[in-house]
Amino acid sequence: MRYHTFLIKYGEIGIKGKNRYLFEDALVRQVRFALKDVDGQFEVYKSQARIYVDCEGDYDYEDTIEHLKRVFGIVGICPVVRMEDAGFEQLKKDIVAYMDEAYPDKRLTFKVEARRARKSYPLTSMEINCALGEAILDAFPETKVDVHHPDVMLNVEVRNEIYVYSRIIKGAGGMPVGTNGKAMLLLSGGIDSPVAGYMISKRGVGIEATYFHAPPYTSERAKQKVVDLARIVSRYAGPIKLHVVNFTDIQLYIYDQCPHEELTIIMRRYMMRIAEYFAKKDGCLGLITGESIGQVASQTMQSLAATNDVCTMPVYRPVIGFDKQEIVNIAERIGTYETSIQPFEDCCTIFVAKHPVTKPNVEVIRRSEEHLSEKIDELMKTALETAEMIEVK
Ligand SMILES: Nc1ncnc2c1ncn2[C@@H]1O[C@H](COP(=O)(O)OP(=O)(O)OP(=O)(O)O)[C@@H](O)[C@H]1O
Repeated sequence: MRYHTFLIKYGEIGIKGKNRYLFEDALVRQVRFALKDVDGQFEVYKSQARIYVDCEGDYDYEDTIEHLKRVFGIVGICPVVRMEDAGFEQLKKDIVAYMDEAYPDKRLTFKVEARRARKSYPLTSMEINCALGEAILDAFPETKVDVHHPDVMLNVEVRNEIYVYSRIIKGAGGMPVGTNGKAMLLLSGGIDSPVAGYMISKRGVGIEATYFHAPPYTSERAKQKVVDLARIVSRYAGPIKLHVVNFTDIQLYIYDQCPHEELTIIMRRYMMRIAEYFAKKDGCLGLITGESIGQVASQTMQSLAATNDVCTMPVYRPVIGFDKQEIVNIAERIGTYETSIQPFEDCCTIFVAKHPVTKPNVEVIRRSEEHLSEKIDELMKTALETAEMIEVK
């Protein structure tokens, strides 16, 4: 079957009243972004409270569906056959041919659901339903009509052409990215933070990211891995501005000055401060991390409280209640897992204590930081000034 158009069904965003057009525009934008690398020519547009993707000429059907399935805000993708309006007798023949090709096994129930976007069409919707239903029953006597729970809901939309569709492919759900502000993801090369970014962007939030590396302790390849991860997340979240911060001198200084069992917590606090700086500068409204309670020493309730202590904006931790396997399952589904498990060093794993504190006291940590002289401010300033910015899309 050759499909000429996709009708995009959207759920939650339909209920947003006067803001509806903002949501639809964001969805159109995201659909265009998702299809930019697909073979084929696509026209994406809104018409009468619906979004359509017209496919001109040859295109890769499977790949198109695959990309559309990543767009948040879409609940269903309906592949449409467009039929020329060459009179009702011809339409009956075309509909019978459609049913024949789409459903080789005719032991099915169906219902015809006509909708007239062009009100001047000579038949009413009800008349179209009855006449097309009859034509199908005549052509395939094994079929039956069931108006309540049909196997096949045959939608016939009368526009300039006749749009026919009966399949709905499940979409990603959520809200279109760009409809709920922007947040800053602390993106490491691990499994959890890409999943965290994916989950927040599913709610319509645009993503920026900050990655901390520690050359020469961490390699160029480790950095490339994070760029690769950002690129995979951007398939869902749209373009991502990635800040790459050289963290080496800050880490070495903390290593030199602070009790080693507190290293990870203090480092994490500096990461949050830096990420928050970029977040504020770029109008992000929150930070995102891939932390999950109890996963490691730096993610106990006490450690999370100590990390949070330096943040003035909300910190979103969407995988906080997930077990590792649950996070891995999502990572596999969204395609980040294989990249995340590549064995490259992370700056946090280079300077770790043998026995990190698992229940840090915030007051104690604050006091340890007081031992750091103004040199830490200079190092922070340099880190901010020398950060590299990569547009990932
Ligand atoms: N080098 C880094 N750059 C940016 N963010 C980082 C870095 N290291 C850790 N983070 C942030 O801190 C969170 C906790 O890091 P940690 O190393 O304890 O976790 P993890 O459970 O292995 O997470 P992940 O799998 O995301 O690395 C990460 O999810 C991430 O948001």
